Amino acid sequence: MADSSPEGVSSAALGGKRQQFGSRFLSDPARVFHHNAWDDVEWSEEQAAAAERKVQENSSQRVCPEKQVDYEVNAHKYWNDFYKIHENGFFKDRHWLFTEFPELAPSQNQNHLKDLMLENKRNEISACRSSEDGHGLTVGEQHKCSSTLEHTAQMFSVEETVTQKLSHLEICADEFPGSSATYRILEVGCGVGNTVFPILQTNNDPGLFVYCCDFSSTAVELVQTNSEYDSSRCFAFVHDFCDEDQNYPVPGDSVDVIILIFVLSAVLPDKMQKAINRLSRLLKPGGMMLLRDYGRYDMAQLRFKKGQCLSENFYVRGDGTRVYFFTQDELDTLFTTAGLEKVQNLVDRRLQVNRGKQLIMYRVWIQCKYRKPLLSTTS
Ligand SMILES: C[S@@+](CC[C@H](N)C(=O)[O-])C[C@H]1O[C@@H](n2cnc3c(N)ncnc32)[C@H](O)[C@@H]1O
Repeated sequence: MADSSPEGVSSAALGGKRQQFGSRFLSDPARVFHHNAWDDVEWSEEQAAAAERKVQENSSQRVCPEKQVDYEVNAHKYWNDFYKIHENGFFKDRHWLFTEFPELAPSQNQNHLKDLMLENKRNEISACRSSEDGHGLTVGEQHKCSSTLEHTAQMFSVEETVTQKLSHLEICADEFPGSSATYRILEVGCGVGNTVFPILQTNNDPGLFVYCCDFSSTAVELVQTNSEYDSSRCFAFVHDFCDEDQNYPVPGDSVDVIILIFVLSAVLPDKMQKAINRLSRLLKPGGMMLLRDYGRYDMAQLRFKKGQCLSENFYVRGDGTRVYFFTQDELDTLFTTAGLEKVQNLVDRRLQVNRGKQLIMYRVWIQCKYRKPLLSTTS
């Protein structure tokens, strides 16, 4: 999958500080090879039309149903194979995370986020108090306080709510990893820890606890055996976030930040909504879901050959791993249907330059931040 690496990382640095995406513009095309990357690149109508044609062409022949089933049923095995080959040498550490997502290390960054954390802590205390006598535990129950979330609660079946309530009670009865933490981050699809380890290095809040999961046991093992893995600050576990029968090791309404980096695109589009709904329930009111992932017509999508398309905008790579290419609206629907509010949903159109080979590559990534609404204080 070398052609579709999500290394959307420019080495742009200004005065020793990394610039946020979207701040180096190519105004003079003659200067294209002067830097490794250019932000906010405008696509001409012809370029957009050519991309659309390319996608029509490479989608015209679909993978046969038997193979499609194999890619779904054995998805974790294909990723295990990927990590057995690449170990932790493929995806690079992403220190840009903190300029894009200051929520991952709030004390290092933003004062206004401190207010949000205080708010979260207040909510956590009241949630814990009510959980002591077994009341007010489920997201569904707490949503009664908010008209927006009421809508979401209706979408979850009674059966789902009961299951959620039971698993929440079980988790609260026992100590769970990181139960005494004051700031919890969960990374889903963590791979070998290229996001988790920079978080642990950068965020030195003593109350921080980081959870990370992946359905590739090979990847999780690589995280656990990394010399930087510290079980007093981090818990890595094997978990398929599309499998509704698998519980998370944390109660609902307990996580401050959930991060999804190039992982939602790896799952069957039909399973995305329920997976996001389940994750949304884990967030504290005010908690944030952060995502960076492939956008429609990214270079990686245009490079697929006929016969690699599984369904519209969903492809299988030569190594059996799969990838979807999103629009901003699709992601907005997924998150808002899960009861979250938009904070950011932007498309990052970037021109990457290989100066050595004199190559230019048009990348398209989408970056989102969605927040779980705070509980109403009036009820
Ligand atoms: C493109 S990699 C990104 C890895 C990591 N987020 C990073 O940025 O380095 C996609 C990851 O998602 C994981 N993954 C795919 N489907 C998953 C699922 N249903 N549940 C959990 N992890 C999944 C894969 O094993 C793989 O590690």
